Amino acid sequence: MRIVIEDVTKTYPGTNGESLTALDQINLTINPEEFVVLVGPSGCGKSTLLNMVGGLLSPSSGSIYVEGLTEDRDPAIGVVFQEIGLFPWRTVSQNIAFGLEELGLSAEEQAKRLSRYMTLVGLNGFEQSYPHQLSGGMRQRVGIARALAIEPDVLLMDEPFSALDAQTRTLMQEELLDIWHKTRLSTLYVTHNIQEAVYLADRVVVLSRRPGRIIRIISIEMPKRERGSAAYSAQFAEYADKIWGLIRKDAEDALREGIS
Ligand SMILES: Nc1ncnc2c1ncn2[C@@H]1O[C@H](COP(=O)(O)OP(=O)(O)OP(=O)(O)O)[C@@H](O)[C@H]1O
Repeated sequence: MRIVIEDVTKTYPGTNGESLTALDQINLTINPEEFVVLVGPSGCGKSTLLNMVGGLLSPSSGSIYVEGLTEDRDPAIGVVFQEIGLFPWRTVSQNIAFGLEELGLSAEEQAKRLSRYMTLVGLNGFEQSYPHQLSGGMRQRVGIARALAIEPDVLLMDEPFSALDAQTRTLMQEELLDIWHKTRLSTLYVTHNIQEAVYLADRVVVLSRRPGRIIRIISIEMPKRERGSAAYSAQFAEYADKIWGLIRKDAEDALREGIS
């Protein structure tokens, strides 16, 4: 499955009648099994782009379409947000089952998927717990299991780990890579964290300040499983510096323009 974003521009109505261009002429293809990470300054339109791919918003112009779906149906999209949006009154398994009920799956298939994805995210034994009984990292795992259980064609993740402490975040990044190796889902991932982008991505898309445009797309040519190892630390730092350099230059240009 390939997601094609073609000449997409998004404008929102501004406060005093004029319109605000959030994204300008975005062209990007997310290839099958590819993990694409969007980085860029606050307000550059990362969430807007993700929400358009997820069908929650429509582009003002341009188009977003999917190639390679074999059946005649809309693509199934799994979404994980920072605010996971679990139902506090439902147990973990009931939260995960929610999407499965919506799909109209049989009780037997629901039970199978629940078991498969609880195992995948390492939450076996917590089926009957309520969200408030779990740590932040565990709640995020429930969110990931819920998104995966619908067996989506595409996974969209909007800063899923930004509310976690640094150690949990590192562990969750490792787990996410592991899950990605098992599912090979085409993924679009938004983060502010450059280290996280370099650790997870096949390609990092660097967006400019608003109106968001693509400044550069950087392929991360390091074996995914070894990116955390000492052998790759210099190369890792080089990629991170390069991305930071692009974002920084854009911010400095903005400051200069503001002064002149
Ligand atoms: N519903 C809306 N109505 C009007 N303007 C909006 C709306 N949603 C977003 N915007 C504006 O569009 C721009 C892009 O917002 P968006 O949330 O996509 O950026 P972002 O890069 O995800 O930001 P952050 O990194 O801070 O989460 C911002 O200037 C924001 O104020």
